[in-house]
Amino acid sequence: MITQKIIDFFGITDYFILFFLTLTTYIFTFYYNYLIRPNPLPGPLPLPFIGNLYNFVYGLKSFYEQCQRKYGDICEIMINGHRCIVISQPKYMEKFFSHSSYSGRLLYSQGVEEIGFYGRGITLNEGYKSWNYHRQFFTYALLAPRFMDTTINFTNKLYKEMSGYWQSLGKQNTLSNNYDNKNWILETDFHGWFHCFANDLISIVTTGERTYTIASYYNTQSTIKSEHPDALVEDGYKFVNANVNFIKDIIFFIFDEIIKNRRKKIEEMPLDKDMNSDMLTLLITANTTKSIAKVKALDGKMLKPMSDEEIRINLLEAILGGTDTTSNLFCLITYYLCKYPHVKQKMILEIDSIFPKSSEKFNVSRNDISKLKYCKAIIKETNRIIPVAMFTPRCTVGECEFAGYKWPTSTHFHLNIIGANNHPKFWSNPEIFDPDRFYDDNKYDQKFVDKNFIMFGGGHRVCPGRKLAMTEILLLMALVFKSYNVELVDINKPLKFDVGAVASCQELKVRISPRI
Ligand code: HEM
Repeated sequence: MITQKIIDFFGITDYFILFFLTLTTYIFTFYYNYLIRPNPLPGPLPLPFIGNLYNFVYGLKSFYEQCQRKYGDICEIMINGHRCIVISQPKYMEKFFSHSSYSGRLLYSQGVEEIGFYGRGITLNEGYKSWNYHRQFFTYALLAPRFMDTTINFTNKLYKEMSGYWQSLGKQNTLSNNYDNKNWILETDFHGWFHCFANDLISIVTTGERTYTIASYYNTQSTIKSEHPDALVEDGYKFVNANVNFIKDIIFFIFDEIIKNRRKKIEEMPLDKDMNSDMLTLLITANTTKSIAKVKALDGKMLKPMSDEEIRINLLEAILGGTDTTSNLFCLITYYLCKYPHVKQKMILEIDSIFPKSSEKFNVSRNDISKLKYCKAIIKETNRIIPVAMFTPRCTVGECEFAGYKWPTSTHFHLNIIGANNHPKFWSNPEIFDPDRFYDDNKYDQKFVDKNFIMFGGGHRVCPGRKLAMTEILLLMALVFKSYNVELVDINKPLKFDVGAVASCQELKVRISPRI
């Protein structure tokens, strides 16, 4: 009753004045705080409520490029109400990439809370103790030599399956009747194939269970269907293209079943029996009587074995971190190789020298990977020009000093990787694609190049999937370019790509035909 009386007491003009006063006070406070902020840096003027979101209309890449050009190597923007310092020069990033101090990722945001990652797992976990716990297990599983062998084995297997589908489609699509097994051409979208490939690979190496998205993608284009049962293949391609929130809910549900069943199987298994080396098995057995190695915290203390819930989030992070990154990078590599035929030729010479043409059973082994030095340089140079992770967010967990300023706790930073990797002070002709930067000691100072190049970040937060990513991509380069001629369907068409959390290739139309 009293509330109603108060509401009735005021007229519409009073409400308008109240609204106007609140708005003016908010705007005044907003710009007052902006003006008295510590270490004021140049940057685009933030607007109340939306900060600098309006600057992102032309995409993240062009915004960072513009910031660097206009405001220099260190400037500031405002996102989600947080002041954020954008750093675009490798030297200033050293602080974050050194192992001497830990830094966080980002503070609370509603979106992150909604997808269920805030404060859990690795990437978006701010609590040092909890992050460190997950990170030690994650790294242990992904860097285990047995895990690498599993990755190599399945990359070879899945590639063979995919290559079989290309042959089948190539023969179906080649209209002329006079083709033989080696005389067909296929125009196809590499983005579609490698998105599915990365998905199938990461699923099997993390959970030990197969998905069938490559087969599902093949079925969408072929009159002959894949040999896998329909029930397994159906909708696989649609699933990997669905929205992350939807996938996350289903994956959580499926993971619970998979983890429970695997635990039971492992418990029943005799101690002397060899176990699989997928991530799930390694995580379940870690620090139990069945583990092959012990996982310790950074202070050397033994960690408790992981619960199902903890394992689930680690698996999900590996799947989310390991699909789009590798598939997009492989597409970008293909694009640059086709645009620079002399680089492609040099790469093919390297591949042919390691795998002689006569080899019938073409399998890439761990030993072969270390020999693919020029291929490795191509991967780095592609990621230099267009880094798959364009930036990495960090935030200080204590006071610190660098770039001539003292930064308070919880200052947000965006490390502008694309800006640093294309910085004209550090890279000569940065716009030219030249893998020799990472290969030719006589032309480039390799120590200088390594110091200034950023691909997987650095320090405590360095990408834990780096070895898996490099192994997968090197293997794919050898396997694909050894067996196929690959050309862009339209060499003059600009690359279709978008920048969100990762630089993502939207489509890559190529023409492939057998080489040998
Ligand atoms: C070409 C492939 C990849 C690239 C370029 C890449 C790049 C990066 C970068 C730049 C970071 C931030 C590091 C930092 O802040 O210092 C990162 C973090 C991370 N990456 Fe990757 N990544 C790739 C593949 C993978 C794969 C295959 C996985 C997992 C299977 C993975 C899982 C993660 C995780 C969990 C983090 C968060 C680490 C933490 O906060 O402690 N990434 N990655």
